[in-house]
Amino acid sequence: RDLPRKHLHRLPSLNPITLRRLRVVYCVLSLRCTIMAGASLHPPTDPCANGERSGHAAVPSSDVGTGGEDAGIPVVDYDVLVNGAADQRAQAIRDLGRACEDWGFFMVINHGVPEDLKEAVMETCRELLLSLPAEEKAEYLEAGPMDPVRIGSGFYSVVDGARYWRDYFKMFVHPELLHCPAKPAKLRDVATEYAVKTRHLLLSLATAISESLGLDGDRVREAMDLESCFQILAANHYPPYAGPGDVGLGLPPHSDHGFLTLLFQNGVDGLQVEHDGRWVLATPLPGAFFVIAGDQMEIVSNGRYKSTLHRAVVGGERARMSMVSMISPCLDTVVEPVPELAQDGQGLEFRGIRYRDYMEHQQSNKLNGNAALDIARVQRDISGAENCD
Ligand SMILES: O=C(O)CCC(=O)C(=O)O
Ligand SMILES: [Fe+2]
Repeated sequence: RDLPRKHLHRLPSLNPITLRRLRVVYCVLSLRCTIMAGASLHPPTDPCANGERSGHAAVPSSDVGTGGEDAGIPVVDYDVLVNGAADQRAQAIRDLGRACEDWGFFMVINHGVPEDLKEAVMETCRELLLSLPAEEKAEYLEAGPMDPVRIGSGFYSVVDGARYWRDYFKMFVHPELLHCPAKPAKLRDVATEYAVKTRHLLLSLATAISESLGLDGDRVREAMDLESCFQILAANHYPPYAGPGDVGLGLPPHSDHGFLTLLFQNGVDGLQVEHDGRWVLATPLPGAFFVIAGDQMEIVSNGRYKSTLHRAVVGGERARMSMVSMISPCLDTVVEPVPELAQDGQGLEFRGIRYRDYMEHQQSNKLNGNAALDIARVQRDISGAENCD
């Protein structure tokens, strides 16, 4: 347990299989240690966390954010968007465009994804994170961002010198659910059904977003080849908070690398989005999903719709869970702005970039706001001429 993981990577003259076995043993031992301490993966009294809690990131009291139910977060009625009369629909598309332009974040209601399916997928992921034996999870703890299944925990990994109050499980679910943990046994079916329904919802939103940009409904989907899109499901679990200060960081400020993220939570607030330079706590309407614009939205819309900075804060005695379904272009698609969206005389704000390269770049540069987008941004000098460096 005392051997930092980075040193395992550096052990000389071990073949990769031995190295992987060593890592698995290390993970099993670490997990056993925490699980023996209580029912939760990281109970506040976890003896293994002694001395580590000080490394957890706290939120300064000047920055805890405001918001809640009256924060003015835009609401999109999906039923009107797809079934409304022509004039209602046109209004809903205009409202959606304003939501994307002003916030890059909105709630969607009347979305048609059954509540019991939402509950089932969240509960299954909770079981995976909290109740499965350590051995079942160990191989996924060492996975990297491009591996199809990954389990991680801010309690073991340090990002920029800070630990985040979060456990997570991520799984690639489309174009293929190639690899799915065998347990919980219902995971494959429930995740597949949830992935299909939420993908359908997100693709319809992509059509409406395309129209809100003044384009044909299909244009944005075609530009990113979204019919064969890449989709990830993720579950975040934030244990009851027992770190420094009243409020801690479960997840630092970041934008998502994909196109659109759909999110719901277990009734405990904690998601904050940046709006007009301040942090706004997002409180959902009953049954609503949150939708977050990702970096590919900013690229394909030529900067008209920005990706949205968000973070997760934790505090108090209730565990929080959030469930994420994100769609992105297929990994080999080169994403570039739709040329019709070039401003007169301004040209394109982004160059094309293969989504796989973008994702690897963003994931390897820690979560640093939305700085990763700079890799695709066209740099201009003061006269507005493109800088070819
Ligand atoms: O837990 C949340 O509300 C935020 C999760 C999130 O931003 C993410 O998984 O990318
Ligand atoms: Fe996110």
